[in-house]
Amino acid sequence: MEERLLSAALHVEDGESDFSLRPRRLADFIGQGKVKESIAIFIRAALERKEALDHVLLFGPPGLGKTTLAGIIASELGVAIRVTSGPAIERPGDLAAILTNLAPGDVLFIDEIHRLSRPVEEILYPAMEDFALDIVIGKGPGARSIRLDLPRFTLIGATTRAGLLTSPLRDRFGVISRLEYYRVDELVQIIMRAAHILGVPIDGDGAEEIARRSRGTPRVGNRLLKRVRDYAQVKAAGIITRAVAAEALHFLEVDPLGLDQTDRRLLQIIIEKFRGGPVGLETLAAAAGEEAGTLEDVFEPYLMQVGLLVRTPRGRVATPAAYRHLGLPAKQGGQQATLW
Ligand SMILES: Nc1ncnc2c1ncn2[C@@H]1O[C@H](COP(=O)(O)OP(=O)(O)OP(=O)(O)O)[C@@H](O)[C@H]1O
Ligand SMILES: [Mg+2]
Repeated sequence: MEERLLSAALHVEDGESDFSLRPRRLADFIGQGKVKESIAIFIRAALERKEALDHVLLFGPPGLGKTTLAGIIASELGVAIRVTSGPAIERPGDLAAILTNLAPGDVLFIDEIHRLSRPVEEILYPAMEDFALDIVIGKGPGARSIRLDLPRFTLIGATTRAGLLTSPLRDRFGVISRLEYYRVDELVQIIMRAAHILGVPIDGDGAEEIARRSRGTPRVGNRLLKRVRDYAQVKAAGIITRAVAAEALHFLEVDPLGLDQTDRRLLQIIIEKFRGGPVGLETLAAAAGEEAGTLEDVFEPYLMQVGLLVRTPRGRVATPAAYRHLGLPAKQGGQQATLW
C-alpha cells in the first residue's frame, strides 16, 4: 500500500527524525497528563524502594508516543532498555535468550505485543510473574523441566488495541495506561518543539494551523511540519505563518480537519451509496475497496474522534457534520433525528 501522508504509522522517511525528535525525559513529554502523572508516581515509588518498576502496558492508536514513553521510563529509572516486537520474536528460544541477557532492573520493551505467538507468550507468563524461565531438557519420556531464575526486570508492552491481548497476558501487567489523541494546544507545543530542534522558522499561528490538521497525532504533526517547511522554503521564502501553512496543506490535499482524499471518499460513499448509513462494516469495506480491518483501525478512529462518523449497532452512520464538512445538502427525511 502507498504511504499516506496522514497515516499515523511510521514511514521510512520519518526514520531519522522520528528518533531525534523523541523527548528523553518525562518533563519534555507533552500532554497525556493523567498517564504522565501516574507513571511519574510509579517510577518514583520504584526508585525509592530500589525495586524494578511493575510491568507496564501502553495502548492507544499509532503515533501517540508509546515507544517514546517506554524510552523515557527507562531513562528516568536509569536502566537500560532492550527493544523488540511481537513479530520479531519467532521462537520461544529467542525470547529466552533476550530474558537471560537482561540486567537487574532493565526494561524490556515489546512493541505490538498482541502479535506474540502462543508458545512465546507462554514463556512470558512465568517470566513476568515469578521472574523464572521454565525450560524443557531432552525429549520423550526422559525429558525434564528445569527452572532458571531471571533478574527482576520491567516489561513494557505496547499495542494499538488492548482488546487484542489474551487475558492471561493482560492480567500480568501492574500498570495499564491508555494514550489518547492530543489536543490542538498540546500539538502546538509538540510542533513548536520539533521546529526548534529542526531549525524551522515558524510562528504560533503557523504551528496551530498544522496542529489542527494533525489528527491528534504527534507523528503526523511532525511529518506535516517537515512537508510544510519544504513548501515554505521554495514558495514562501521564510517563516511558516498561518497563511503559508494553510496554503501548503491545501497543496498537500490535507483539509482543515486533517482529512485526506481517502477519508473524504469514505464519507462520500456512506452518504451517496448508502444514504448516510447505517451501513455494515463489511459492506462498506467492499464498496470502498479496502479491508474491513483497515477501515476499523486506520480510518474510523479519527473520523469518530472528530464526530463525522458514528458506529451504531446497525452499522456506520455519517453525521450531519460530515454532510456539512463535504458541503453536501443535509440528509432528507425524519430518520436522522431518531439517531441523535
Ligand atoms: N508527548 C510527546 N511530546 C513530544 N513528541 C512526541 C510526543 N509523543 C510522540 N511524540 C513524537 O511523535 C513521534 C511518534 O512517537 P512514537 O514513535 O513514540 O509513537 P508510538 O505510539 O510508539 O507509535 P507506533 O504505534 O507507530 O509505534 C516521535 O518521533 C516523537 O517525536
Ligand atoms: Mg512505536
